[in-house]
Amino acid sequence: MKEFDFIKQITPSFYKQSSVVKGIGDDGAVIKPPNGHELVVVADAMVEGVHFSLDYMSFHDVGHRVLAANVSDLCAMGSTPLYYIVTISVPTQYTKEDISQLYNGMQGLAKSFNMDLIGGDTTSSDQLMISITAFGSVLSNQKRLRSQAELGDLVFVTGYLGESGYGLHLLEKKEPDSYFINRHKRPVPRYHFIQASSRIDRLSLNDISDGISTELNEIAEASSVDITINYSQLPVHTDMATLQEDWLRELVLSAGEDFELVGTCSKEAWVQLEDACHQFNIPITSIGQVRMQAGERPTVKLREEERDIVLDREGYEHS
Ligand SMILES: Nc1ncnc2c1ncn2[C@@H]1O[C@H](COP(=O)(O)OP(=O)(O)O)[C@@H](O)[C@H]1O
Ligand SMILES: Cc1ncc(C[n+]2csc(CCOP(=O)(O)OP(=O)(O)O)c2C)c(N)n1
Ligand SMILES: [Mg+2]
Ligand SMILES: [Mg+2]
Ligand SMILES: [Mg+2]
Repeated sequence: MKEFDFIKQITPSFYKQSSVVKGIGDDGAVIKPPNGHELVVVADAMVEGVHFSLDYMSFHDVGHRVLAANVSDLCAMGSTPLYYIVTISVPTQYTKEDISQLYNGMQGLAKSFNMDLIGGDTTSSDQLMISITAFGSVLSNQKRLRSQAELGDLVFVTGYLGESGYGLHLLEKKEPDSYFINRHKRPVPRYHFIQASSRIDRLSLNDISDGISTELNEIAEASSVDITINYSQLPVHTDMATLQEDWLRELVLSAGEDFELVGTCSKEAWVQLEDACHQFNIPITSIGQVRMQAGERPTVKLREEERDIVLDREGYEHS
């Protein structure tokens, strides 16, 4: 792959965001953050063999998925996506056409969110790695932090849990394409949740990359509260409800990569949030409550048949 030709090929002919002063083509990009907004910056990388396998994913799928993971983090901060920077490390066996497909995957998703590619870096490597840094803007009083959960809040989650993990299992078994496989290959970040929730004063929010057990523990820790969720309230797609019980439990609590949003809000705000999400066609379910912190460290509990068990971070961890 000739680096220079390739950069020319991916350079946009114009930028959708008027705040891009200088995009691709100099030593750095120059951006002028939208007036009255704060800039949110996120980074997420994906590595072949760790986050995806090219045995069953196309380059287009991989591009879509890595940008989706970054946009999901922007949404989890309450911000509107603006721009992204891509760093790729490419093994020599991959062609210019392969990498063009990867960029097509990113650009397809970027188009639906009006995001601009404003720079990046390219290196050779033994393993395909794509690292994205993405930027979003948020009004200062609309940031959605993990530390904003309060005593008495309801806990909510968007969409259905465990679908991506189930899709990965079907892919590994070489099953034909299906709804669940598509949920794994082409996750769609909850972009409209940001608009749907814009009138709510305070939300704590996290996106589900590692699994809801991990994400809820992060909210509990950041907010110094205990959280209890009810297993029977966790939203599960009807076609997964028949899976073997222990496996389903694992998929729902810890498989991760659903890129749904989990968070908390006051009971008064919940009525408004539920209504707004329905108007935007976003499935949302109340799954538990925020309680006073009782022990030495913030704890998440799972209530099942009137019994509470401590729910540790069971989600994915890089060793
Ligand atoms: N290698 C790193 N260097 C600096 N900060 C990091 C690194 N890895 C993660 N972080 C920071 O740690 C925090 C949690 O990261 P992570 O668990 O990956 O969040 P998420 O699950 O939302 O992607 C974020 O603020 C992130 O920017
Ligand atoms: C080939 C392959 N093996 C395993 C997985 C499962 N997996 C890999 S990383 C991960 C968790 C999310 O990745 P991480 O880098 O922790 O994302 P972040 O929390 O930083 O957004 C999961 C469930 C996968 N998607 N593909
Ligand atoms: Mg991360
Ligand atoms: Mg996240
Ligand atoms: Mg992680």
